[in-house]
Amino acid sequence: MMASTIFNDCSSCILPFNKIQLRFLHLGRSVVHFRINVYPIKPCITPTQAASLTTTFAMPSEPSAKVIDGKLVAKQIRDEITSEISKMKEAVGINPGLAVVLVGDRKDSAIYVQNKKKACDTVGIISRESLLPEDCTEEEVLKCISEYNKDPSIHGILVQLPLPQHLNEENILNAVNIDKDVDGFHPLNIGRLAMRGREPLFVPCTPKGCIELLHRYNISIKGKRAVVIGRSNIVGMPAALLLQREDATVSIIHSRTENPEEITREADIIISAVGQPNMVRGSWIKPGAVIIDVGINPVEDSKSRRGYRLVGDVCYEEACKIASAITPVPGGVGPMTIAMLLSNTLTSAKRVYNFV
Ligand SMILES: Nc1nc2c(c(=O)[nH]1)N[C@@H](CN(C=O)c1ccc(C(=O)N[C@@H](CCC(=O)O)C(=O)O)cc1)CN2
Ligand SMILES: [Mg+2]
Repeated sequence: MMASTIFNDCSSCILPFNKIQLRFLHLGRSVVHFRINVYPIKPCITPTQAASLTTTFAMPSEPSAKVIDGKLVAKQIRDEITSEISKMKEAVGINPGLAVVLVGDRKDSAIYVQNKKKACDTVGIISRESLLPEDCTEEEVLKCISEYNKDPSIHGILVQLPLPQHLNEENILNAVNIDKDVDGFHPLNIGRLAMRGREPLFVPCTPKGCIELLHRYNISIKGKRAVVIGRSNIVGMPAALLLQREDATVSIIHSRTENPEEITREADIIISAVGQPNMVRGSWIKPGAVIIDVGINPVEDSKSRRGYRLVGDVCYEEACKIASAITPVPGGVGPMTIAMLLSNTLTSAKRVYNFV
């Protein structure tokens, strides 16, 4: 029996082995699980044979999950923001202002910054950009942030992440005025998010977008078992904090978690933000669970014009047959990130002008 690769495409990773499918499951860098899943695909295996195998997992054949359309919701939110900004402009004569600091020449970061600028233009937020070279010093970045901190026409400041290796992310994020911290990454905002009875001024955009999707699709969170996969400062950790603020019972899975699939199988809601293509298989999911997939992972695809396509952390083809609702990738959580940034920037400007 030979299989040595960690496969990234859940449809292509199935190795027919007699009537059994053999898979390797990989979590983060450190844990490799080995399981045998037996799916009753067409004439390969009869229901009786499947029932006799202890590791049997019956995969329904048709997609049944509702698709949570982040692209559509993000558009609705942009429309709402556009109308609020035009009212604010009428009342106080001011448009909100957002400053974006981009260091270095990562292609993906440049595209995100470009998309943020376009989104600002659409809703009536005035955006400014500072593009600093890859080899700039920490002092240069801090100086740039300090100028925006003092500028009254700027209500939100964000530093596009990740930063080049030589820069100290903590020092740089700490330098953003907490009142303009529309990314919600300042330690005071994160600290308040973690404390009962305290309110952060801003909540990080991607986790906020995940919760907003649940709200707008009337998916209840209170009392539910939620599992967050990944514990990054940008997504996993604040997502877990937000879910517990909504009265979910929250578990966090990370690269050292043993038997993660046993934990996810208990979850009513899964938020996955781990950056491992198709890691969460159908067999990890409780029937009827809600799946919010934050992963945006490029996988090779010779049929695609770009030579790759984007997939999530969750194997969509399997999950959509088991979950009750699921976000696609692309078009799920991604567009909500920028919509929430616009929303945080508007909130900041409204606070300055006492506009409700
Ligand atoms: N300062 C920040 N840095 C980063 C953040 C952030 O919120 N603040 N998040 C990510 C990048 N990001 C925004 O900055 C971002 C990522 C993805 C998308 C998005 O819409 N993705 C699309 C797919 C896009 C494609 O086709 O390539 C989708 O999922 O549908 C928006 C924003 C890291 N850095
Ligand atoms: Mg998405």
